[in-house]
Amino acid sequence: MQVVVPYTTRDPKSRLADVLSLAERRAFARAMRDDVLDAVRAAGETPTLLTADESDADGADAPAVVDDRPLTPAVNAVLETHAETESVAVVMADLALATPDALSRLFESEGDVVVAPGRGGGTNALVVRHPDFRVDYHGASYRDHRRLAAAADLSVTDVDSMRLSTDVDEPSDLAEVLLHGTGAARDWLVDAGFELDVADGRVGVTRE
Ligand SMILES: Nc1nc2c(ncn2[C@@H]2O[C@H](COP(=O)(O)OP(=O)(O)OP(=O)(O)O)[C@@H](O)[C@H]2O)c(=O)[nH]1
Ligand SMILES: C[C@H](OP(=O)(O)O)C(=O)O
Repeated sequence: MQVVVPYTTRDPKSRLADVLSLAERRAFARAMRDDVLDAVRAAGETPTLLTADESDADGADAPAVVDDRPLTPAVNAVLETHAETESVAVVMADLALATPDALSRLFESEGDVVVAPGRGGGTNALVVRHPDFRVDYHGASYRDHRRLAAAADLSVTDVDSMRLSTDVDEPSDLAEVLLHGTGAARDWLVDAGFELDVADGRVGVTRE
């Protein structure tokens, strides 16, 4: 199986700009990238980064394919090259809670297309086992991917996983990383002074 992890350092995690500077967002995104690469390896697969720039792979323990086009055409180029001959998994680099068990369940689920939906309508991880399938990310891509698969008469399997459904986009997602994370991304947040805030009875984060 070809496991591709899309990752860019171009204004990463822009929805965290209110709580992290650009340099901090880059460092945090890199920590999540490394957690995801570790989890893929621990699930028994060899990840390849799909980056917009060669330097995006700096410090990563994985080979990189560089494609400076936007996410959708870059992933579709990978599908064009590989999906004819092998399964292709696409696992986003912002899945800070991904575990080897959750990824193994994704990789082992049957179906022409296997989708791990993200909260908010996205597609956090995907396995493609048919050469005709192409992605269309952003917006309600979970719904779009199901429609595209149905239009091509392909079977679709959902993977119901708290860990794979949690992509880290918004400040409230940082609480999930503090609560459930075990890797470099959680360590980065703790070192940066973030802690859980339950002062008003709801769970959020605060920074010292
Ligand atoms: N190679 C590549 N990866 C991308 C691109 N855009 C996003 N990604 C990666 O795709 C995954 C999902 O990205 P998003 O959450 O949609 O975007 P983001 O830039 O991380 O965050 P936002 O700015 O908040 O949308 C992350 O791992 C990104 O690093 C791109 O144009 N090229
Ligand atoms: C890549 C994109 O991520 P989101 O913008 O939903 O975080 C998607 O899942 O379609």
